[in-house]
Amino acid sequence: MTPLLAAENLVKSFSVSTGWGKPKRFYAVDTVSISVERGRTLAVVGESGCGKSTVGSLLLRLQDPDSGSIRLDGEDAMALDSNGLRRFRRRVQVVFQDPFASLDPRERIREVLVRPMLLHRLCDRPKALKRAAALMEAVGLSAEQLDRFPHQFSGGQRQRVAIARALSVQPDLIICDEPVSALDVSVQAQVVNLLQDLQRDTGVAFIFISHDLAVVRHLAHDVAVMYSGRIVEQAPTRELFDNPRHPYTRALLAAAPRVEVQRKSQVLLTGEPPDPTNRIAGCRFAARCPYVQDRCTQEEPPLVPVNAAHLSACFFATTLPQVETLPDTLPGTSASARMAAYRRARDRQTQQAEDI
Ligand SMILES: Nc1ncnc2c1ncn2[C@@H]1O[C@H](COP(=O)(O)OP(=O)(O)OP(=O)(O)O)[C@@H](O)[C@H]1O
Repeated sequence: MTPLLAAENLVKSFSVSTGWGKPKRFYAVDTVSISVERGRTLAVVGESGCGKSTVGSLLLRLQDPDSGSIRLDGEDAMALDSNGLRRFRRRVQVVFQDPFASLDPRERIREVLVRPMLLHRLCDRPKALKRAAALMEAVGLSAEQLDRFPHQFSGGQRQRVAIARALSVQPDLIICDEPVSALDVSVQAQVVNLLQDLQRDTGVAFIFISHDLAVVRHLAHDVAVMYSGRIVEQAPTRELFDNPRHPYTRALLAAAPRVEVQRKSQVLLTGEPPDPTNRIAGCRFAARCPYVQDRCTQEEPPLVPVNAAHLSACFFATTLPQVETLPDTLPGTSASARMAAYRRARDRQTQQAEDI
């Protein structure tokens, strides 16, 4: 079956000034492939700065990738004329963390909801007004509130309006970039439940960008884990949380305060991700990985299936110990050998960074 939206090998780099000499290329997104089916929710998770929002803006066609492809229902979204791009923008909507930052504070919510319908020529103004009232009810607000201005809403209500605005043009996909991160936990739950209800009622798909694993676990059908511009693991949600097959995912889960995953031993994150202006050889997580072997610093592990729907970019994905009984080392590896490999990896990556 053709996925609703499919991106392949997306690369996005920025030029960054180093203060002296030539500017460097900073690879925010480095060879990312991602796809979502109709009516499904794919979460994209990872530490701050790993490239999640940049992937979102590429998928929205707000920025052009350096290379790679994006297809909506099989149609090349990189080769659209202006009409095609307008259709694409109707079908793929967005909800940001603070959508009202881009709104005119003097504009009533009625206009916020009606304008996209008129812009995309979905209906005439009387019908758009009726639909705006229905949308307010659908997101748990009331038609009377259409007269209000943005500042007259609470954070949770604003997010409901933003969701109504996105839905107004009957999209196939909404990219939600940290849509509940700024809200209180109880309000977060209400908005997340609303998204689930709307998906059930309308069949809309979501790409849900978040660093909150507890929310993701509740909402997403599938999860893609990003690290330093790459996807390092992808799996159906339950499978990912129960049986993570990349050391970085394990560290991320262990560090999540509200995710109840029992662990005998935890992989703790120390150190920093590699400098993205240096495309080092090998696995980007090697210098922080408790399971690192020499091979990890020599070759980049590809993202390959561990089983049917579970992908991991770790050479040792299938031999990593079960999470519940996580020993300190890989089978057959002594603690001292592991520490030595770890030090070699760290030194080699430091050397590579200095050489570039
Ligand atoms: N226009 C730009 N110019 C230069 N660097 C950029 C630009 N946009 C993003 N970046 C850099 O790319 C990297 C990835 O940014 P991005 O916002 O995609 O990360 P993120 O995972 O969404 O982080 P967060 O969760 O903090 O929003 C960051 O280091 C960021 O500083």
